[in-house]
Amino acid sequence: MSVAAGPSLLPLALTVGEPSGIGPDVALAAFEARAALGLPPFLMLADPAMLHRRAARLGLSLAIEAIEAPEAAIDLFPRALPVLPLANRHEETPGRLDTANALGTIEAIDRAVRLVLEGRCCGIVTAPIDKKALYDAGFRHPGHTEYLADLCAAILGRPFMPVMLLAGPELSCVPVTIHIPLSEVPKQLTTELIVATARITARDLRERLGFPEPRLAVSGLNPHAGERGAIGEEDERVIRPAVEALRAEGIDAFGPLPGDTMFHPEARHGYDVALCMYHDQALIPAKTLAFDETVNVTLGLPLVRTSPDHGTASNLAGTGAARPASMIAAIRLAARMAERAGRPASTAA
Ligand SMILES: NC(=O)c1ccc[n+]([C@@H]2O[C@H](COP(=O)([O-])OP(=O)(O)OC[C@H]3O[C@@H](n4cnc5c(N)ncnc54)[C@H](O)[C@@H]3O)[C@@H](O)[C@H]2O)c1
Ligand SMILES: N[C@H](C(=O)O)[C@H](O)COP(=O)(O)O
Repeated sequence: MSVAAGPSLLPLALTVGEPSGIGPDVALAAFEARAALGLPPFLMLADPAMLHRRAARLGLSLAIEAIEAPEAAIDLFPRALPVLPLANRHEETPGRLDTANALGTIEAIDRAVRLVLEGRCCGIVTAPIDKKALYDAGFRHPGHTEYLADLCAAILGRPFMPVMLLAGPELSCVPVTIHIPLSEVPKQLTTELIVATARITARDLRERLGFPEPRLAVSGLNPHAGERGAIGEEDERVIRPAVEALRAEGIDAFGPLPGDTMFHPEARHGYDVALCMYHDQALIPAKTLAFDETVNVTLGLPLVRTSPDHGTASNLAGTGAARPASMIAAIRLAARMAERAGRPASTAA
């Protein structure tokens, strides 16, 4: 069996996510397709017994083997799915949330981050978490994106500003504000936040994703980008000065553009990434155009992190109906990003 060697010969660390969702399903499907698709080696942070049960439920006949250290993963990957077992309980409950699994879900993320920062894995790919299930168990971070930045800051002793990028074949989008209520968006949107987000986006598009001169289309906030101040004032007061500041420092940004007309095919040819003002302004077009291929990437971190764009889809867990395409795209993109970094991501920041 021929499986593509991973960048720097390090495996990717794949976190299992919410066990009652489709994370295990799409990870197992990706593993099953590894040789046919030439996927890079990955290990999973998960409960091997849970994965065995899920594979059986899905009718997949796969070898799944617990390992003690990530170094065993590369040689094992052609024969069996290497799994670093979790210390916390993570039981198979397709479609049924259980907050008792929260510690295991978080443990997988924590350990994956440490493995990358220690130079033992080349990047992390996260399967989806159920945010509310983790909140109910005391998790105080809105999502992976913000948690990963806080975790890296705690480990490395310096702050990181995470930027969410939804990277798809037809459209890539960044939401400037992320997991906040819509009513908070105008309060939290500042010229400084837009500029800081755009700087990280432009830098990481250049350094990590291979765009030599990234073009950033900046959306407005209000209908018709505020109609020159007649329908809302943030577009002129907050967003336009950010675009001017970015252009003054040599970043190819333009806008504010009306959000309703910046995503049609011809408009999309004019930019590499759309910088949008709030979560759904970015994620609705990205997921509508290419739900199965789009990848969620966190920029601004001292490590490579990707994720499928979909959520836990617990209605599909264990049924065999979950499509693994976005997980496969996330694995491929993480490997390419790690390869571009040319070394374990811990030294790439
Ligand atoms: N990276 C992450 O951790 C992440 C990302 C998005 C959503 N979530 C979480 O997932 C949970 C559910 O969110 P949601 O219902 O809004 O979105 P969802 O993506 O889980 O589901 C939306 C719809 O798409 C379908 N779907 C999703 N993935 C699919 C796949 N691979 N194949 C076939 N159909 C698929 C689902 O069945 C559902 O009909 C929430 O708790 C949310 O916070 C987590
Ligand atoms: N906002 C993302 C989406 O809807 O696809 C999702 O919630 C994932 O966020 P994290 O990667 O931060 O968990």
